[in-house]
Amino acid sequence: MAELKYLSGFGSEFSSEDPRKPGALPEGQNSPQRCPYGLYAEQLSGTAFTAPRHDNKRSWLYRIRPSVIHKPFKKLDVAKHLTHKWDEQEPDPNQSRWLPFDIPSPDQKVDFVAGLHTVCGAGDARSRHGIAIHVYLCNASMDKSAFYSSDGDFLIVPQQGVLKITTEFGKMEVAPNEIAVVQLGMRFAVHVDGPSRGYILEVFDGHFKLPDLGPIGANGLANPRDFLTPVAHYEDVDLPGFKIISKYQGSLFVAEQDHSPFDVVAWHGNYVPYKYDLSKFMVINAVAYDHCDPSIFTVLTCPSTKPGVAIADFVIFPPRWSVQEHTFRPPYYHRNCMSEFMGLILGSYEAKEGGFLPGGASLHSMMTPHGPDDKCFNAASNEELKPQKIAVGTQAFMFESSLSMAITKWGAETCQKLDAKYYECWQNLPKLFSDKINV
Ligand SMILES: O=C(O)Cc1cc(O)ccc1O
Ligand SMILES: [Fe+2]
Repeated sequence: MAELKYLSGFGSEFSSEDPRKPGALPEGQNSPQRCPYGLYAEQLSGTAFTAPRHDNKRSWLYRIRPSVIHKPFKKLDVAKHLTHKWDEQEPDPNQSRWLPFDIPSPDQKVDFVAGLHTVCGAGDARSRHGIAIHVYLCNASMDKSAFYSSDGDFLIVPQQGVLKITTEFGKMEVAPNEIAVVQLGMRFAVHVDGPSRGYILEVFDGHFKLPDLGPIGANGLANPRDFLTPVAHYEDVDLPGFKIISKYQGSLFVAEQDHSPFDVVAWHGNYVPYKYDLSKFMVINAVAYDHCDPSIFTVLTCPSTKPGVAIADFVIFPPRWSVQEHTFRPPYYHRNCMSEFMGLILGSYEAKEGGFLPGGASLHSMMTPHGPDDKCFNAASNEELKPQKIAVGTQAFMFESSLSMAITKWGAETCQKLDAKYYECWQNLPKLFSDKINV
């Protein structure tokens, strides 16, 4: 496949035209009486019409057929572990850790949609407040089908396998250590080359933003120009039985149509899918002493209406220099008024070298204590504090949410990956209390 082209920037007003149809984008207005090349104009609204200008998100799509040409939606039962049922299990405040989730074996063909499994979540898509954390476990490409969520934005974190994502806006390729965001209502199809696994943070409230930088200044963390949006690319194909799959109020529905929905010849707007390479993150950290809160590594945030409180933050733990003097350098012991779901894309995580593995996960719920295991504590309390490059070849991440999440039945039981012995990693932390002030 030829190398894909992208537009660079975050939250920009973009426009794109498939080069095979120059002039497809109407000039000077959104809805001409007749669009160039006989296209239909369709607006995709990502915020209320009346949202303040700095928050307002919408795009105009110029397409071969309007999306409305489809047969009625019917319930679809291909992903039986995709759910918003947060009451399936009794609440469980324990520290939870999952071994890597199983990818289906080659004798079962499972695509991205059928491979969606919900691990935990909270809230309600109907009142547009909440999140769901899913994993996708698949080995086959979507065929004659496209998916969209009517519930929330998907932040997709591939852990194994490259995702080739065809969207209405064009194509993107997303490899492990990159992420993609496909926002509410945007149709997409996922092609995979083999066994594929990753994590999804779905937010029901609103959209992801770059965090404010405050005293950091105008540059740093995830820089806007490193976000990439696809360029317009259309296919003009009649495909009887093409399936449009909608995730709607936590369930899947399918509607058939006889053509590809990837028929957008040109588009413009600021409501777009995008990808980001996590290796581009400009890491800022403590260079004198103490351990910064992990919010310093926020890539994207979906804010709530409370100042400074996120519905969910996407935070990474990238390779970086650790230089703090007279400091216990690993993550501190912690009880949080936020829920911390962590996953591992590559390598290992400094606070726990064993047990937390790529493709697995952990959840430290609201006010549940967590922190370094005994090995990490002992090593970090006694090590010589030289400048040290840490997390080399690794990438852990956290979905941190102000919501108190429930684990689904699949997450708690059916997946059979929950590690009942996780708590043991803290049980051997020694009592070091002594009469001597300098230990
Ligand atoms: O390891 C964790 O659970 C996440 C985490 C990281 C960090 O640097 C500080 C606090 C914290 O909870
Ligand atoms: Fe924490």
